[in-house]
Amino acid sequence: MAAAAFLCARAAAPALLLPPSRRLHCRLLASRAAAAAALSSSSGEGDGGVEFQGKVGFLGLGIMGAPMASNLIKAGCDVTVWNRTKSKCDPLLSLGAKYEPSPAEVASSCDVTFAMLADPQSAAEVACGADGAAEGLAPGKGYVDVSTVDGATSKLIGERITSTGASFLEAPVSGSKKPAEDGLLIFLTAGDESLYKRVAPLLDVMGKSRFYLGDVGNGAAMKLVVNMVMGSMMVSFSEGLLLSEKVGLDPNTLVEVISQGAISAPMFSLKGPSMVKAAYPTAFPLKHQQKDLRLALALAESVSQSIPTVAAANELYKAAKSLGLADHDFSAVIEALKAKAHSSLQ
Ligand SMILES: NC(=O)C1=CN([C@@H]2O[C@H](COP(=O)(O)OP(=O)(O)OC[C@H]3O[C@@H](n4cnc5c(N)ncnc54)[C@H](OP(=O)(O)O)[C@@H]3O)[C@@H](O)[C@H]2O)C=CC1
Ligand SMILES: O=CC(=O)O
Repeated sequence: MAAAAFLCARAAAPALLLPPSRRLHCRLLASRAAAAAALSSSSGEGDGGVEFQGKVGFLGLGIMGAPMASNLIKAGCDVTVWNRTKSKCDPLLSLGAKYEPSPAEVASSCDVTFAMLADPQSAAEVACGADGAAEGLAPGKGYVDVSTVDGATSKLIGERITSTGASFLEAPVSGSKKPAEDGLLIFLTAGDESLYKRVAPLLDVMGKSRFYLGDVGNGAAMKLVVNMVMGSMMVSFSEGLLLSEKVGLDPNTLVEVISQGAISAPMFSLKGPSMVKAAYPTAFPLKHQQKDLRLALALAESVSQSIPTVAAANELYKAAKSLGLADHDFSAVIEALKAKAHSSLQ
């Protein structure tokens, strides 16, 4: 079935013209006004302009989850957190979050629970495993999985969640650590449309735009397609940086030239200067980029689509992982190319 898609960018909202701290303040005021106006409602209509009313759970406080949950707290939401490594909850607790000792207890104490986990395995475990979120869900509650997973895992999670009577939305995000901190993520959602509308005010706190793509699996597929393009672009950029240096050009000049032309991309301008210095401060861990390429290759195979450039890029990310770079930023894939060049000289 073709995915029905609609986009809601919040760029038209006047509050967006303000810096993020003022915007959050505006939303908080809007939320308080809505609370006064809608005392009998446990949730807003999202696109109708009524703010979300209710308790919000957040599971998974890694590079992405922590700033996303933090933005919800700063916007005035009542947030309860859980993370496998408990110490990562502390900064959120200092901001006013509550804590529950398991995903099930978070889900049972909240109206809507978000999950931002590493990969398909952890997303399924936290949702469906022992003491998982599903054990605390019930009719009227919602579960929103914002992790990057494959469609099959998302469907499996969705089936378990909806078997409790709760509703399910998949909502992976495009945008990295900085957009997460700045509340500028792009949500790629699919699943229960009324839950989408209900959590829209929360998505708007954490992101700059949101797409509703229809059936569960479409959000996951969109995210994998976007990230397979990104992973291949990074490899191509890395090859360009190394070749420019090899032929006697200044790679910093290459970064500048690219930034002014048709292939300009924020990713190149942001990461190029540190890549030239062989520094890879982690925003998007290389292991997650390789996971996304692996999942994109499986997606392509499921529809007999050939993606040879992605397959070649994936081999380089795998090589980078075997060099011990899994937890570095994905731009460290350039080191796999350097190692290849070095070994071919021997
Ligand atoms: N970083 C980025 O730029 C972006 C990442 N994403 C996607 O978002 C997701 C999260 O990414 P990110 O925050 O960077 O990743 P991190 O590696 O920083 O965080 C991963 C989170 O998953 C938890 N986790 C891992 N395994 C388990 C498990 N078995 N059981 C319970 N919890 C587990 C970790 O807990 P603990 O702290 O205990 O390890 C942590 O909270 C990934 O799917 C990624 O692909 C999407 C867009 C951008
Ligand atoms: O998934 C990574 C991103 O930057 O988006």
